[in-house]
Amino acid sequence: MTYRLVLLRHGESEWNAKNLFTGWVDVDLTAAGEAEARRGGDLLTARDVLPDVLHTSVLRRAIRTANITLDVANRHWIPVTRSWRLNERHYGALQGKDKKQTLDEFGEEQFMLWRRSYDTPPPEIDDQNEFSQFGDARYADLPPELLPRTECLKDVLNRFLPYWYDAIVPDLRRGKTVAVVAHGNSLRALVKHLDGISDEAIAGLNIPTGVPLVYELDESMRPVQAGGEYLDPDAAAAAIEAVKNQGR
Ligand SMILES: O=C(O)[C@@H](CO)OP(=O)(O)O
Repeated sequence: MTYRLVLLRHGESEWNAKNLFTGWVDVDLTAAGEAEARRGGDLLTARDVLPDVLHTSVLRRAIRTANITLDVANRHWIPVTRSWRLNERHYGALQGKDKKQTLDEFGEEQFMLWRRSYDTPPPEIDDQNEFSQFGDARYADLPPELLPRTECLKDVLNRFLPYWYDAIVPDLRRGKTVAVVAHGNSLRALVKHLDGISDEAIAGLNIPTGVPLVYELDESMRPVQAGGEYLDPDAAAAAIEAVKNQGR
């Protein structure tokens, strides 16, 4: 028996369009992002990959993408669960900063370490910073020591995995087609785990906005085909290039 998992990064956000580091800042989708979410729903319908359950972050851009995609696929009625563990990587003091200006100020090496390395987090954000999540009602029940002030990809993987094992895998084992609608870096963490990508190689992996990535998983919850399958490979390739070149 195999299991079906669908990963979807939210459509273009307002801060993707403005080239700003976003992380946990709760920005909305652009009109282009909404269109990507609709297209995601069309692709799921055309390929008959219809989710039975969906997991998403507690951030608006993922929630709205999930709602639009499910609506278009006529699956608006399925159970949805949200968790902060699926949130984008907390970008620390870089949240709200322009990617190009950051690249110019700190240089290519530091910029890429912060952006794509496995274990180098950006500097912590100050609680008084306008883009801090300190005091945000949606994290009120979270033990204070779990609320990040910055994260590297390793931190994201460590907080994502408990949810993977405790919430997503049980749904897969029940034979459900499971959709996970999340973010560039939280999905990089999951893909690293699934495909067993090394700490070094993960720096070169980018996830495109709005193109469903389907994994068939075996009994040990490992991909039958490494890397899964993008439902629109051409759109995925173009969008991956765009993500890679942000800041340039
Ligand atoms: O700003 C962010 O939160 C992320 C995703 O949009 O950006 P990056 O691709 O640079 O990690």
